[in-house]
Amino acid sequence: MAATATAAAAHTLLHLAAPRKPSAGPPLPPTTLRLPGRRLARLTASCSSGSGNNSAADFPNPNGILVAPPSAAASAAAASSHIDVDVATEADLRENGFRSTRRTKLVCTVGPATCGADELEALAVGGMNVARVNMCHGDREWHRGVIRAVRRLNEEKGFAVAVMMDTEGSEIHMGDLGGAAAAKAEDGEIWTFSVRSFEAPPPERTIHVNYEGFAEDVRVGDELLVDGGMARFEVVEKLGPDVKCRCTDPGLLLPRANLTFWRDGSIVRERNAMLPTISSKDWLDIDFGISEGVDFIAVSFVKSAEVINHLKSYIAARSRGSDIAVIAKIESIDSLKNLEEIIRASDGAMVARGDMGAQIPLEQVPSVQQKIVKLCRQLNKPVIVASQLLESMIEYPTPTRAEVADVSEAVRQRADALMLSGESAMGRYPEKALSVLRSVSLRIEKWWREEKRHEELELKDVSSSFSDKISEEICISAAKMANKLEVDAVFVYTNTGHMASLLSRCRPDCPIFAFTTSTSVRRRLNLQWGLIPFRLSFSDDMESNLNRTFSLLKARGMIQSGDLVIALSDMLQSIQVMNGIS
Ligand SMILES: Nc1ncnc2c1ncn2[C@@H]1O[C@H](COP(=O)(O)OP(=O)(O)O)[C@@H](O)[C@H]1O
Ligand SMILES: C=C(OP(=O)(O)O)C(=O)O
Ligand SMILES: [K+]
Ligand SMILES: [Mg+2]
Repeated sequence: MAATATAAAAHTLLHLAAPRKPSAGPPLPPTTLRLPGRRLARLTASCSSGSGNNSAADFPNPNGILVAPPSAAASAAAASSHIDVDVATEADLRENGFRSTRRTKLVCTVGPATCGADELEALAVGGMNVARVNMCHGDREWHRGVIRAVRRLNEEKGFAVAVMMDTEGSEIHMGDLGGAAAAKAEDGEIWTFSVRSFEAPPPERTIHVNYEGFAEDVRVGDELLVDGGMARFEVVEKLGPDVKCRCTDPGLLLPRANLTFWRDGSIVRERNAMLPTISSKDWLDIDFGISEGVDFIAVSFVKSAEVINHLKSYIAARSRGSDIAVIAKIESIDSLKNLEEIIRASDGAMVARGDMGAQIPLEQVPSVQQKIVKLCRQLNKPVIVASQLLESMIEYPTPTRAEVADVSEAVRQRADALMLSGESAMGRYPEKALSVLRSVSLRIEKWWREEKRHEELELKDVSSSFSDKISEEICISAAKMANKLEVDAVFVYTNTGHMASLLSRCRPDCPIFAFTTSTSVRRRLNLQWGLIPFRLSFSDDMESNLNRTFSLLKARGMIQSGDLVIALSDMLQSIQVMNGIS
């Protein structure tokens, strides 16, 4: 691989149009901007080396993947007129400045408390990067309404919120309590858990269980845990489809709460272990998700890589050219056994601590979380830390100190994203909870930068081809340079988003501006640490891309003269350093 360094100066006249999207900044009249020369050091990794182990096919063909208009003149005129960045990011950049934008991404579960257009907009303004709908609850019409409302928000108000659909999965859970919000189980009470279905309302102290084999699998003396221990029962008698249980730890039973049963201190996995990860209802939900064009499908209770591979080929066959990313939820004992192969097969993972905490001892959850976060980083997959981050805020307007410490730890581990569940779905303070995640993320990220505590995580090779290896090394070098030179931002021009994610994996100190031509890639990048995704048409002429980008961003007040920027491109596999943009 040959590397050449050249210096060039840019003298370019650019026509600039006003921003297309509404923004908080002053309106911009169309203007003509002169860009005087700037120092430009270019380091181009040549792709045409004869190193023997690489063929032409290994390298991206700039002509094959060029998406910009054919002529440079046409591109300057047509493509310079718009760049899409979401209004929340734009405000963040203006408020916090280049180096202090939030790096940790935020996922909000949408539920009855947040499904209205105004509530969704408030979450988007508050920094929601991804809206999650949980197919355990609500019907498809409800979910369709939410997904479309998010899309409308993006189109009409200039946000880029991605949508994640989370499957129900086929673990054992209770029915929906015949419409009641909750039921209280008291110490010593006898409750019936039954596989029979009931008309609403069900008989008193009777709970429907969704899994047919439940009554056969449990034994007298087993312990039955609701939601991993929010309430606890002992099985006292079996009567055909009905299982009589005595409450030993009182607690609240919530609709569709998860059920596990334990024998001699271990979780029992009888025939329920044979249930398919993706149930027939899940497949219908997945078809629904594909037709609604969701960005992510999160698969509950993944047991093996096989199911992920199956789903990925299903999606590829159903939605030609679509790029729905598959997120593996790590929440069962089986998923922990096959962790690495599951994560390798997936496009990302979720540390689903809710159910995980019902399957392994609670004191093991923190170390498992750290292990998954690290592994995802090594394998270059985005990772979400989920469940109970701010649980008390379902009821109260401020978090507990312990919750803030938990959120801080996930940020410190440099997880890509944090997720709200009940806090945003049905809590009393969804926006406040989101703002706690936002301010804690910002504060911890800043602290880390101030302390210069770059973690010494040695990144292992992830590349599967020589070309990919070049991109990986470029990103590692760029991140190092960015930290040492204390640059203001790294720009990455990426078609598929892969180069942007390789850069995010290095967790540089500065924000990463990721430019992509595709709106769906842009939405997907919203889940990844430190990436500020923009949609922009660009060519393989980096000089013209940079000039256009600078003038568009400058005009919107998102960068300033004198900013130091490193630019990467996955078409040219190049690094450029712009010392003081003009
Ligand atoms: N679409 C919905 N409709 C009604 N309630 C919902 C919906 N989504 C979430 N919720 C409520 O928010 C709570 C937390 O959401 P989540 O963590 O996603 O589900 P779960 O508690 O089933 O794991 C749920 O228990 C449920 O009470
Ligand atoms: C995120 C989780 O999954 P769900 O909310 O669907 O149970 C979890 O169990 O932590
Ligand atoms: K789910
Ligand atoms: Mg779960």
